[in-house]
Amino acid sequence: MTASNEAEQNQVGTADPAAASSEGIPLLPQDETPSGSTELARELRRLRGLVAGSVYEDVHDAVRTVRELADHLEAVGKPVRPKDYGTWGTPEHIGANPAIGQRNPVSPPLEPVVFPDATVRADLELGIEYQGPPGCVHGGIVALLFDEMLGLANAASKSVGMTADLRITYSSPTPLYAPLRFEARQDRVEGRKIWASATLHAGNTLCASAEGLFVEPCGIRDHERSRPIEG
Ligand SMILES: CCCCCCCCCCCCCC(=O)SCCNC(=O)CCNC(=O)[C@H](O)C(C)(C)COP(=O)(O)OP(=O)(O)OC[C@H]1O[C@@H](n2cnc3c(N)ncnc32)[C@H](O)[C@@H]1OP(=O)(O)O
Repeated sequence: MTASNEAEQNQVGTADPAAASSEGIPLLPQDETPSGSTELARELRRLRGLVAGSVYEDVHDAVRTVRELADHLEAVGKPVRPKDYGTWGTPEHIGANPAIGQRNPVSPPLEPVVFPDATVRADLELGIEYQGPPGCVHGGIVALLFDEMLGLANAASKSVGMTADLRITYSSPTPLYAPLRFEARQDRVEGRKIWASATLHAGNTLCASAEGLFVEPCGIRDHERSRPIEG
C-alpha cells in the first residue's frame, strides 16, 4: 500500500478545512460562538463521518448516549423562530447555512476567501459522508457547493440574489479525500439579473463547472445588499 493510500485508508469523514486556504481574505468569517455551539457542530461533523464511514459490531450504548444528548439539547435550547432567522449575511443567517455554516453540522464547512479581483476560492476535502458513486463526491453535493460559491461571488461583488437557473457540467468524477478547489466569480449584472460562474478542480483536473443566473429579490434593502463582507 502506498503512503497516500494508507493515509486515505485511515481517514474517516471530512477533513477540517481550517488550514486549507492560506491566501486571500476570509469572506464572511464566523467567530466561535461563546455558547460552544460552533464546537458542538464540529464534534457532530466528526460523528457524522464516523457513523457513515465505519462498520461497528454493536453501537447500542452509543445510541443511548446520543439520544440522551439530543434530549438534553432539546431541553436546554431555544428553537430559532422565523422572526429570528436574520437578514442576508448576518451571523444568524450564515451560521446555519448547510454549505458554509460553522454552526451547522451538515456543512463541510466551506471556508471561502476573496481576492482583490472579487474571485472567491474555497479549498477543502470531502469525506465518505458526501459519497455518491463509490469513492466519488455526490453530484448533488457538488451542486450545493457550487450554488453557495456562486452566491458568495455575488456577495463579494456586493449583490445578493435568489438562484433562478443553475447549470452544472460534470467533466470528471470528483474524488473523496482529495484536495479540492472551488473558484467562483460574478460575470455580469443587468438590472436585477446577476450571472456568475465557477469551477471545481481536484489538482489540475477539472471536475465540474457551473453557471448560474440569480435574481435580486424585489425590495431588498441597501444595507442588506452592501453589508460589509470582508474580514
Ligand atoms: C451582502 C451579504 C450577502 C450574504 C450572502 C450570503 C451567501 C448566501 C448564498 C446563498 C446562495 C444560495 C441561493 C439559494 O439557494 S436561493 C434558493 C433557490 N432558489 C429559489 O428558491 C428561487 C425561486 N424562484 C423565485 O423566487 C423567483 O422565480 C425569482 C426570484 C428567481 C424571480 O422572480 P421575480 O418575480 O422576482 O422576477 P421575475 O419573474 O419578474 O424575473 C425577473 C427576470 O429574471 C428572469 N428569470 C427569472 N427566472 C428565470 C429563469 N429560471 N431562467 C431565466 N430567466 C429567468 C425573468 O425572465 C426576468 O427577466 P427580464 O424579463 O426582466 O429580462
